[in-house]
Amino acid sequence: MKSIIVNNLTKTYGKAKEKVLAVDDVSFDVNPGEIFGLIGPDGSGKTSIFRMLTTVLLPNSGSASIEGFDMIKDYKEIRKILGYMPGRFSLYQDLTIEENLEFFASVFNTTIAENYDLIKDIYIQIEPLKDRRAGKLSGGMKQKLALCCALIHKPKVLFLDEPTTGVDPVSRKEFWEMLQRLKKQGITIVVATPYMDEAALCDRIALIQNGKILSIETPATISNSYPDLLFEVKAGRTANVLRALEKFDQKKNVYAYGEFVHLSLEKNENFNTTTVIEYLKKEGFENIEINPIKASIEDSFIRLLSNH
Ligand SMILES: Nc1ncnc2c1ncn2[C@@H]1O[C@H](COP(=O)(O)OP(=O)(O)OP(=O)(O)O)[C@@H](O)[C@H]1O
Repeated sequence: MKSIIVNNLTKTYGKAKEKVLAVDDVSFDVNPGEIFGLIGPDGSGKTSIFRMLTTVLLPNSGSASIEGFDMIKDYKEIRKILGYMPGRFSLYQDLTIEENLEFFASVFNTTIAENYDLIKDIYIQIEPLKDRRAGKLSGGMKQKLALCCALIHKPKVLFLDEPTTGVDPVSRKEFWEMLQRLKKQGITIVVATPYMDEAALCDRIALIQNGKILSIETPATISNSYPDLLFEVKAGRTANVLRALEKFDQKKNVYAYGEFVHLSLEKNENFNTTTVIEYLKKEGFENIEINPIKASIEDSFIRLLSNH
């Protein structure tokens, strides 16, 4: 049985002229114990999908089930089996770490002691500060506490909305290690993130833009099925290289990527990088570096977006 099944969910906000189509006919399913990523830029509809699946927002149309329970009819059952970590921290800033956790446990008629095993790995990292108010914690600490609060009733399914936004790189890494451990315990995890490097850590990812899912694949399939030729190019100031390659007539996509410019071209057995080098030389560039590269998830995403 699938853990989550989503069929043709649609959500609009506002009326008439001001109507916003936030979620546009979205369908996907998630296997038990899978880490499923919803990857997309701000405003692409991730939070709206999460709010519907966590039964706090009604769709205009479509349906979904979580662990066999219908999102609308069985919302009370669903609330018992899901953990939700919303994008903005949901903690009570004036309560201490321990009081926050006790509060969330009491809402679900449980105690910290009863489910301590599940949160232990995470909680021991913040336990020394258990008398500190949540409002006085660092981003990484808040995030760990929020995850403990979302887990305290032993959910079968965990929804994490941009859990690492505003969190330092070390805490981000630790956070993803924790998710891998939770997965091993059989918890199904749906995570929304704008970070492409985190996408690679999911089992499967749905790329979303303007409320529409563009593709659902494993990270490896997304990178391996990139159909074009792709090069990284460096030749002095990125902005200048970018401007020059925009005018290169064989180009498909050109964009800045860290210190490089990425250039994609239609696959062509006879293509030789000297064509690009000669072109850039003619445009006045020197010290030109060009290397063929394997597409990252971000490259694949950019390609998909440019086709829509
Ligand atoms: N309550 C609301 N009323 C009107 N428009 C809304 C409302 N909530 C979201 N929207 C709009 O719906 C679209 C999708 O927003 P949503 O928050 O679901 O996306 P998101 O991918 O989670 O982005 P973010 O990370 O910025 O929250 C956006 O255009 C947003 O402005």
